[in-house]
Order: sequence, then C-alpha cells, then structure tokens
Amino acid sequence: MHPARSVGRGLYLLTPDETDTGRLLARVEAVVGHAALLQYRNKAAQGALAREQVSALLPLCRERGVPLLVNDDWRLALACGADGAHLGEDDGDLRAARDALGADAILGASCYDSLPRARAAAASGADYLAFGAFFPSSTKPLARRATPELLREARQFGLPLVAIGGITPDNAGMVVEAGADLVAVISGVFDAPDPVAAAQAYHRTFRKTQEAN
Ligand SMILES: Cc1ncc(COP(=O)(O)OP(=O)(O)O)c(N)n1
Ligand SMILES: Cc1nc(C(=O)O)sc1CCOP(=O)(O)O
Ligand SMILES: [Mg+2]
Repeated sequence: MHPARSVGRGLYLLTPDETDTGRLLARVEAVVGHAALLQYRNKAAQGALAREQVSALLPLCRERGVPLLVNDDWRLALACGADGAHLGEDDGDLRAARDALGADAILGASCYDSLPRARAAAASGADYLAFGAFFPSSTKPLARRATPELLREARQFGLPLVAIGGITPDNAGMVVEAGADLVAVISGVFDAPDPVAAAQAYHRTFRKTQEAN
C-alpha cells in the first residue's frame, strides 16, 4: 500500500477558468496564503497556455508553502515540476500516474458518490479521496450529488477526505462535521465579493468544528 502524503486540513482552492495569466496570478496571489492546497484547474486553457499558467503559479505556491496540483493532466504536472495531480474518471489510470509521478507526488482522485470507486482509488495509490457534489454548483450544475453520510462511510479508507461542489462558508460545517479534511472550492472564493474574507471564513468553520469536538 502506498504511504499517503500528508495534505493538511482546511481550504483546497481550485483556480477559476481565467485565460489571462497575469490576472490569474493576481487573483490567486490574493488568497493562496489561506489555502492548504491549490489545484490548477482551467477548462479554458490547454497546451502552451496551461503550461505557462502552471509555471507561473509554481513559484508563488512555493513561496507561500502551498502544494500545487494539476487537474486532469499528470503529464503536465510532471513536465512543470508541480507537486501532484488530481484525476477524475476521464483522466486516465491512477496507478500509471502514481508510477510516473513517484511516491512523493500528491495524487488525488474523484470518487463522486461512489464508495467502490474510492476503494479502488485507495488501492491504486491515491493520497486523498474527493467526493461531491454536496450542494448545487454554479461551476458544475450537472454534477452527481453526494451526501454527508457517504463521507462518514468513507472514513473507513483511512485517507484524507475532500468535499467538493457548491461549498460555501455557510454550508461547509456540514461536510467538515461529517469528516471532510479539506473543502475544495472555486466559486465560493473566486466569485465572492471579498475573496480574502471568504477564504478566511472557511478556516473559521474548521476551527469551530475542532473546538466543538
Ligand atoms: C478536489 C477535486 N475533486 C473533484 C474534482 C473533479 O474532477 P473531475 O470529475 O475530473 O472533473 P473536472 O474537475 O476535471 O471537471 C476536482 N477537479 N478536484
Ligand atoms: C470541479 C467540480 N467537481 C465536482 C464533483 O462533484 O466532482 S463539483 C465541482 C465544481 C466545484 O466548484 P464550486 O466550488 O464553484 O462549486
Ligand atoms: Mg478531470
């Protein structure tokens, strides 16, 4: 069994679809210090632009001590020297990614609403298991839905659990109480009127839940 890399606890920030690299950097720079992990996810960028953006984000993440993962494309993560990759059901084989990236890389897996998928991902070398969507998501309106009960059951795998999908500072408590170590967020931070205040508000949820238990 692969010894899972530590991924911390708190806010797991995913980048917005931003094609202007300078603007992407500025938006991320404002909030990345409040994140435990950053995922480069940009459905509007491929090829050279995606590579340029990962390479631009990497020094910022290193400076702030925040691991940078690449969504969908472990080869891009490897080429840029990022800290890992996140793969969903259409993004290739987890075991092949683990073999190519090595034991030190952080490898995340989308499990949607499926415990069997989570079991397979854990056996294939995932460092964390992501479930969702927990709430209606403006980013992914057609996402399958998951429940807090599923998260409780997923504790059996002994890996860090990520909750994603429509998570706001107001509803995050429900998934954190159910066992989420990280809440993965795009619009709750990047579409907020004050992204820094929003990022800080997620932190308070973790603190409150810890104090209550
Ligand atoms: C942390 C995290 N969880 C889930 C996803 C979704 O991955 P996927 O199903 O491959 O969908 P896309 O993000 O590629 O649209 C994720 N990216 N990150
Ligand atoms: C990228 C993604 N994956 C999901 C899943 O359920 O697997 S939900 C989702 C969208 C996350 O964005 P927001 O925080 O804006 O809802
Ligand atoms: Mg994907």
